[in-house]
Amino acid sequence: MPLPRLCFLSYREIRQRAQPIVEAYLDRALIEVVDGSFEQALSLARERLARGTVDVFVSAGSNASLLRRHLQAPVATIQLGGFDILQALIEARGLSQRVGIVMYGQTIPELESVKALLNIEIHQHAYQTPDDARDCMARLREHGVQVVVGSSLVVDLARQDGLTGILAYSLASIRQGFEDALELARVARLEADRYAQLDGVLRHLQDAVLAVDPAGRITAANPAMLAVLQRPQAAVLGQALALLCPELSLDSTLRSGQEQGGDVLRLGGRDWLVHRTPILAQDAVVGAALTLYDAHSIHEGDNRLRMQQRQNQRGARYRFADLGGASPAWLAALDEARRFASTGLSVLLQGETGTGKELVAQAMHHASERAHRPFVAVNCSAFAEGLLESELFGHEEGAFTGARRGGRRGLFEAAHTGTLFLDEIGDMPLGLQTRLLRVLQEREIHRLGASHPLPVDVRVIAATHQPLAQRVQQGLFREDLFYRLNTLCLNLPPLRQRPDDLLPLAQQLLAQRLRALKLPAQAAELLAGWGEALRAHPWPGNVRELENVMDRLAVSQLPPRRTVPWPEQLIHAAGTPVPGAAVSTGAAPSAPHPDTRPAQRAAEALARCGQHHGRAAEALGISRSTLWRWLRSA
Ligand SMILES: Nc1ncnc2c1ncn2[C@@H]1O[C@H](COP(=O)(O)OP(=O)(O)OP(=O)(O)O)[C@@H](O)[C@H]1O
Repeated sequence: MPLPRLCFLSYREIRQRAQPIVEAYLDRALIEVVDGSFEQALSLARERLARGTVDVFVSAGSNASLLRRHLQAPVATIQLGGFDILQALIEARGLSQRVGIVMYGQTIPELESVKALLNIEIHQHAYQTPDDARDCMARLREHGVQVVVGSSLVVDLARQDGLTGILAYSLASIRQGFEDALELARVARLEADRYAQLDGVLRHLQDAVLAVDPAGRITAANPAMLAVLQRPQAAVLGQALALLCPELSLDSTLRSGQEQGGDVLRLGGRDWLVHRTPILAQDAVVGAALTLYDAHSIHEGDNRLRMQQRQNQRGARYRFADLGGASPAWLAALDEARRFASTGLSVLLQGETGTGKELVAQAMHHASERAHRPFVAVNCSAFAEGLLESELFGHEEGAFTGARRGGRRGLFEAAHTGTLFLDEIGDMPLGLQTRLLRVLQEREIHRLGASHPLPVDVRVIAATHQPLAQRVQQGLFREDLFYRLNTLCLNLPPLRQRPDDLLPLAQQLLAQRLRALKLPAQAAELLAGWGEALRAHPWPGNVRELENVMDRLAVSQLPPRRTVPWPEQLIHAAGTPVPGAAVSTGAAPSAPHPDTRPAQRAAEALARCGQHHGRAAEALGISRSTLWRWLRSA
């Protein structure tokens, strides 16, 4: 720790007396001894402060009081003690019965009683300026005083006038002055450290912060705030904030003593969230602080938070590179998807169940500018109409019975700046289609029960297994929404139109499963001889159905007893022709769908799986949404 830096600013006499004390303190402080009094002392002190070479001044009498009045720096005063005067008077009595005392500021009434005690005549005077002191000297001489007790200046003047001057300050008082100075330096350093810490925090804060005194004048502003105000610190400190930037005025906060936040303000081409808060000390308003939060950063943070919170949910995991298949039909579809991805426009994906619509939507999201933004998927067929509405658009508190306390953000808000995947859009109720169309056109949503719209920036990728054009003709889908979504339309081919992909895809999926189950078996070996059987099956459940078959094959390799099932055995066990799976992709399914009782099959599967929709759908080799559809087809 560096030694404290003291500046002993004094007049000649006291400096000489203090010499041994200064020497005694040299190992505890760096001491500069400077001669000067009154105006000259002040300017010497100011000069040192400007250079930053002093922590504490040590001074006595007039110098000390002048420095205290005019400097923003700690000053330790060498105090004149009662004993000091007594000692000086005793010394003076040895020289004369008539003694003068000349002190800075005011006379000491208590000395009247000392007069009698010491049996001497005391003439007391006080001075404010050097001229005053000279006048005092003249008056003393008129009264025949030969010995004068007083400050350094007084002793000097007395000697100049041929009188005897005795310095009133004792060594003990001077030593105490230096002790006080060291303590002041210690406290000042603590405060400076604290201030430096606070200053460092404010300096590096992205938010713009300033404080004002009770009169509304700026007392502090961090660099971010100076950038907002477009002024250097010197042009800001001490200025009335209300005049400098009326929009930021803290006058009402100073008046009311109330905290106030949430206003949005545009300043310097940026949006800021404004927070005003009173600064209270012992329940009184001693100032106010203003914080401007950068709206853009808040927005970014909000997005990151939302994305983090969604990590465990259905996010976008797949990229184009993860999608298996190399058949011409599949590659052509992927080429188209890649092209569409970069446009940022709405896309409609059509394809039978399990053809990979959601995977392609995820891959498009990853290949778009929104890759690092949220990807939110919702299955429109999995909700009752009212629920889907609140799911999509959110609701305010009290919007309906059972509405969540504090309201709830809808999926459009959750997907803000990212992509919203609307699966099974063909099943969206007409009323909701109207709302969706409005959102797509106006780019803002209304939470249920909300009075104000909220702007949203969401790219919509919709998917359907149903021929939407046909549903438009049947009056089940809004024509205008159809055209809005259909700007870019992509048909994903069913698996039976990609026979060349069957074996490679099966290998890819089986290898994944074997890895997941930590089984050493080789996918290619297990699938040797499967080609014909794979091609013979119509795969109404498409890749999802193939996945199920591969799951079963992988499970058959688990200990304790590995089996080698026939392909037909597994395909038959898993693959159930899916009613209503075909979409108007121009291709007719290569096999008829023998099952005409989907609702019953779904109900049976649910009963077998303890009403667990996910497991029932898996057992049937269909997606959950198809399961819902089957249930509703009763
Ligand atoms: N090209 C592919 N490569 C690897 N896996 C695929 C591929 N296509 C689909 N899948 C797998 O098939 C399953 C179904 O895919 P996805 O959910 O994307 O289909 P979908 O067309 O959206 O189905 P649905 O209409 O029934 O919701 C997923 O589990 C996925 O992992």
